[in-house]
Amino acid sequence: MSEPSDAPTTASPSGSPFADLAAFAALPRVGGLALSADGRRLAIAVQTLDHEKTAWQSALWEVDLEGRRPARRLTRSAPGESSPVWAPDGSLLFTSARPDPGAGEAAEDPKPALWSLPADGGEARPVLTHPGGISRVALAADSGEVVVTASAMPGAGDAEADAERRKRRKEAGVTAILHEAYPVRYWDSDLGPATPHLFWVGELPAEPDAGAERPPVELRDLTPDAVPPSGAGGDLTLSPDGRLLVRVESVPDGPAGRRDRLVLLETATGEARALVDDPLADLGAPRFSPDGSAVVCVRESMSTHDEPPDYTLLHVDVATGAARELTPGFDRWPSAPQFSADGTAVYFLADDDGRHALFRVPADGGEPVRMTTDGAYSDLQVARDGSALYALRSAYDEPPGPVRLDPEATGQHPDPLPNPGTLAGLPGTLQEVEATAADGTPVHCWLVLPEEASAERPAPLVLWVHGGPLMSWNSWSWRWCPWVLAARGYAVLLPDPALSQGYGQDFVRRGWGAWGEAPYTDLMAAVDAVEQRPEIDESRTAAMGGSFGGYMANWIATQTDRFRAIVTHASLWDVDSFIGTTDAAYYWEKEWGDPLRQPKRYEQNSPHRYADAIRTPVLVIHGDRDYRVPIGEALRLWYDLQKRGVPSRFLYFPNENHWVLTPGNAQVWYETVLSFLAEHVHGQDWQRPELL
Ligand SMILES: CSCC[C@H](NC=O)C(=O)N[C@@H](C)C(=O)N[C@@H](CO)C(=O)O
Repeated sequence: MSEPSDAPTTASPSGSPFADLAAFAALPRVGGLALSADGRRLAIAVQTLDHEKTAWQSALWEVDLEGRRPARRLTRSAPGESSPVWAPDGSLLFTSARPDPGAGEAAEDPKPALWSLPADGGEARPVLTHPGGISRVALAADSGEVVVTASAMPGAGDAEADAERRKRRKEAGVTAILHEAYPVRYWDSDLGPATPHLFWVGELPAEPDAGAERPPVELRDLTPDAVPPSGAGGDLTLSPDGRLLVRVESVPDGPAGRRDRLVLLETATGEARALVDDPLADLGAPRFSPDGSAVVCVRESMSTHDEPPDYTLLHVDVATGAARELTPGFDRWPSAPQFSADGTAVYFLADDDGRHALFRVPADGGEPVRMTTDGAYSDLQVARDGSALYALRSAYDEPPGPVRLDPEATGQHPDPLPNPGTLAGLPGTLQEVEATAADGTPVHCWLVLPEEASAERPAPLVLWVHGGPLMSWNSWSWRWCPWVLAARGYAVLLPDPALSQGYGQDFVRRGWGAWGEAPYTDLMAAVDAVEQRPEIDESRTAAMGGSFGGYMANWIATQTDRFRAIVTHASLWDVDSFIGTTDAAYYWEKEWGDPLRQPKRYEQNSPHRYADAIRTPVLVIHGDRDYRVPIGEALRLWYDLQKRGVPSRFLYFPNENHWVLTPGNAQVWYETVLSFLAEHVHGQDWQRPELL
């Protein structure tokens, strides 16, 4: 497949872009996917560096479904474009904080508005704005009617009152938020004082004649009672005729807990009733059937001290609310369900044996069948005539790109479509490895080997532990990219230890409430197995991880001196203080227990209790805007390491969250990690990154 003429370059002159951090940051990153109602047009979101190379910008591109033409860029603006949705008339709706050319002076703090790009090309036009910005667009498949999500101030009845409240707070210099319910933050956002509401837009007005005034678009609040902390910010689906809407609503579950239920809402009246409300489960990811009579959704059972959560799909009759399990006995965790074009089957995704595969199950019951062999799928789009499926596919050795799939076949290797993010090559190879845990359980791993690794030139090894912990290494990651390490000669081991997804419920149970036990010993079994290989240098190894992976990096530091260096990003150190300060304490406390009444798991598994055992040099990395694993974890870890004289460094990001989202900071992240590894794994002099 050829590159588009205005595609960003994917190769650095010196060779692999993975060997040059600036070239790596410049690689285009393909994100969301949207298929038009007639199944003839496909839009993708592509992130590239802005002109100053200080931010990644998202733009929309069109992919030729015949694969004859390279992908074509559709939008271009400094603030970027997101959330593409095709309207029935062929125009492309999207959100963007780009300035309105007809609005005179640019706003001081521009908020995303809803824009429309005409079907036959030409200039995009703004369709509607809200003082809180438009964060999401949903479209009824048959009627083309539209619902948007926008954040509204409490008690503000309309957009004018909303704007006035925001203005008064700004003028008075007030940024405070008064909370009356748990939680108060989510990832890197404050919950409140404005909270998401759903607004009915209905049919979008046609493009006005040249010179004519654009008619104002009326917004009708479908959720006037939405209040902090969650408002109406959950996932939603509109019936094809636009008459009904099903949304995920977060409701209190005990004094400081929450759970999600499904609410059915008549769009004409705003009248709402619970559709599925299960005190023992969270419900999510609802999607209407093509005839609007049913909804498919995910049911996640509430975990307990003894049992991890389990997931299944529900088929829900919209008229009666009667729900039936679609995947009973399926020992994987289904996600992102969608009906087939004729409504007789449901497609879904699930982690499975180191892949994130596409499955199909009959809507009236039956065995799920796996449709794809390799890779990780997301953003599934079902052509309404049933002729094809489209999705983004990635793998550990391939960044995401659009593909076409057969709606029926199993064992598929899908057809790749033109992709502006195609790579010229990788600096090494990917292998699949199976280690054996002490109890005989297989432990699946991916192993990245640098080009030059051989028995004559064995490569140093970095163990990289995934986050979650209920996750799996199975898809491309820009944030945790092992190829950057491979380009410097490191082999990278990516194991799925106990608690990982895709190996069945018992595999999760092995590590439940005992993070320092089977998950740790599984990782060590994986390292033991790989160190036996002649192309690996067992004397030069390091361990790293982020989030839960950072917990595990800290735990490893307290349990063994076998590694020469530890890199711990956004890590949990004192699990009691983590749970008390994270954005959703109730989620973690179900497993760990109340620290005052059930202290055992904390005593046995919190790394900070074993700080005295640490001998290995540690690089601590954390962002101050991380509300998932708050900065207190890194501050205490750093103090505990310094106090004990453990050789350590602290890479602190005052403006980053749980991830590192700006190109400059992402580059110094890799630069510092590589420098730390070079110092301790290779014994080189410490090279302080120039900009730090
Ligand atoms: C409150 S829901 C917890 C979601 C998730 N855990 C799932 O297993 C989680 O956020 N865990 C973090 C501590 C973590 O490890 N995050 C991972 C995955 O999101 C990361 O790589 O950031």
